[in-house]
Amino acid sequence: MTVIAEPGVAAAVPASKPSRADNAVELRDLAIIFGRTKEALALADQGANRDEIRDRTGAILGAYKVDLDIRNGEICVLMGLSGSGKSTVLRAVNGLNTTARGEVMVCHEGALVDVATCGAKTLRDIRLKTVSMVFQQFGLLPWRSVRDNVGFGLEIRGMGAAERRAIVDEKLEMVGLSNWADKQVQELSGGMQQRVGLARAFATDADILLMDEPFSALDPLIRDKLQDDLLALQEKLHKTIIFVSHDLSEALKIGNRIAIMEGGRVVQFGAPADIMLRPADAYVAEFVKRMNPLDVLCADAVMTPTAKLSREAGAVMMDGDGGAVALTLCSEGKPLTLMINGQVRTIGAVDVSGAVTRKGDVVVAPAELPLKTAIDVRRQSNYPIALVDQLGRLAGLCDHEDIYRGLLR
Ligand SMILES: Nc1ncnc2c1ncn2[C@@H]1O[C@H](COP(=O)(O)OP(=O)(O)OP(=O)(O)O)[C@@H](O)[C@H]1O
Repeated sequence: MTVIAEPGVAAAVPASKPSRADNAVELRDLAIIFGRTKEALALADQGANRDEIRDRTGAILGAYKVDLDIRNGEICVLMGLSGSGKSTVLRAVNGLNTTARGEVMVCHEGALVDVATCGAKTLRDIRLKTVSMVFQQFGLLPWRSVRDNVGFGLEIRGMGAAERRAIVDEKLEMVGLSNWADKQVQELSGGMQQRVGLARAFATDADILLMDEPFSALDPLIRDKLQDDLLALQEKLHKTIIFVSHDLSEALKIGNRIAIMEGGRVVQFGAPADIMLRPADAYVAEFVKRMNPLDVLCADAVMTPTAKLSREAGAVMMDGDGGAVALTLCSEGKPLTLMINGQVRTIGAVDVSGAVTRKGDVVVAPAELPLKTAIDVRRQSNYPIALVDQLGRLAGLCDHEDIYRGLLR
């Protein structure tokens, strides 16, 4: 991937670090200040916090030293208390906030472009084609039909009616609103309107969707359902989504990775299991302690990895209620044969939902088995679960103790 600057615009701000080809957005040392930028930045560099900067300069530190790589096709949630800087960072991605320092690199037509310096024409093009902002509660136009709302972004781009209709109807079907296409938006319930908003967001060609608390102010059941709808759409469409939320349970449910923000800074950026098991500081731990690890963790987050397992003559050894077990692996590391008390036995398997796909003594399961399911699978077996990665190689073992340790963190 190359970095381009618009002709005539100082090729001033090249990417400061080599870019990874699979990043959709790269924020580098990003600072956004509302007010007297220079003085505020100097104070921040000297270690002053947001309150001190505000007291001494009147300026607000919106974001400071934010470094984030957001991969193509992932949902990255910006999470934190009110005022922590989530929307400020989000709005920087489509150039709505002026940056005081740093880079906001967005992958646009195959190249990384710094929206902070790229020039008005490129920025317009990025907003039109690459980055689409979804505002709180989606900002639907109540006097338009459902179909016309979903097609709104495409219409602005000048797409013809027939082509638009085909895309819109497909998206309406995905969110279960085909029968409502000709109704006016205001005739729909709040939850249905949100689904119209989701369909509209996914109907645009934009690879990158910015969502600022789209499900806030909804009752918990509808919110839960919409999160499921979002995940189902994402499964099919693989957009890059940056999603703002102040709710950690929402972040843990929908985020592939979560950036936790405090006072304009990112205090932790990691996968849900990282955040749950290894909170970076007391602020993150305070959020995490209210969460149920069973809703978040998968078996691989608690397992004993293969490298740490005891071996005899190359076979992985495990203890179980039924006797000594030796599991041999093939040269690629996949489970091959199972011996219990010197006898060859059958290797069983379950799928990610815990359903038995092959009966046997030791159960092989996908490493991403939800912890809740893992508890059930382990309970019904005499032996630890053998977890395998997506290539079928042994990733580790998950026994009662691993589960307890994970739950107690
Ligand atoms: N345009 C602006 N002018 C001045 N201050 C601003 C502006 N936008 C944001 N701020 C300030 O920057 C800080 C971060 O605001 P931001 O909206 O990013 O927080 P947030 O984490 O998204 O909060 P919330 O969850 O309440 O929306 C706040 O102190 C806010 O008052």
